[in-house]
Amino acid sequence: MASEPELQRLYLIGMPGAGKTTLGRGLAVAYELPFLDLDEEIVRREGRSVADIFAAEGEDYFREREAATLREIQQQPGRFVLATGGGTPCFHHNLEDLLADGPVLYLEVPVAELAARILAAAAQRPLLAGLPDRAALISRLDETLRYRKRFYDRAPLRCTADACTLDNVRRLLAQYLPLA
Ligand SMILES: Nc1ncnc2c1ncn2[C@@H]1O[C@H](COP(=O)(O)OP(=O)(O)OP(=O)(O)O)[C@@H](O)[C@H]1O
Ligand SMILES: O=C(O)C1=C[C@@H](O)[C@@H](O)[C@H](O)C1
Ligand SMILES: [Mg+2]
Repeated sequence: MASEPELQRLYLIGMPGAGKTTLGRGLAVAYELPFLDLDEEIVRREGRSVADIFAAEGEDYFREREAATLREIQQQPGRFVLATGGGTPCFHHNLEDLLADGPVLYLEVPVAELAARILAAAAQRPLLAGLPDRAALISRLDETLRYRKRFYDRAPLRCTADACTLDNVRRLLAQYLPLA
């Protein structure tokens, strides 16, 4: 692609199942940057899964670890693409810290599509596990998104559903960033 910008740090935000990890890995390859996933960094430091952390310690503890891990990553020098957790921008000072450090891209995906993606792996998502059926999942996602939208909407960059492709996002970034 012509006129590629010099991307230092890129943060992906959005609901569970929005594709942050999938797209983040692709963008990291495209820009030759290390890829980091905040959930995975927390899991590595804690030595247990996100579901186990929620079950044993509760959400407040997880949110505190999430914020501390984000801070730690941001304090290290170097370039990277970071896929955040679904709730990351909505707790503590995280959104301000993301916005201050690099372009933030919101992956906006309709709730019905999120539900379809999530149903296959609901057990790995503690806040969504145990919902009896698709209607209940959609209703929970709707309610969650209604609250979180105010945070997600502050991202300066956004792609929506099928437009969240590697090529589209690279074009968005090329328009947004000063050229190297
Ligand atoms: N653009 C896409 N179109 C269709 N399916 C997708 C797309 N991107 C990701 N998926 C699928 O949706 C599921 C969720 O993707 P992914 O794990 O990347 O989302 P996430 O935003 O990182 O979720 P979480 O917040 O739970 O970490 C995966 O099964 C993935 O293969
Ligand atoms: O949407 C959320 O609040 C969460 C999403 C996941 O990425 C994990 O960070 C955790 O399961 C919480
Ligand atoms: Mg992910």
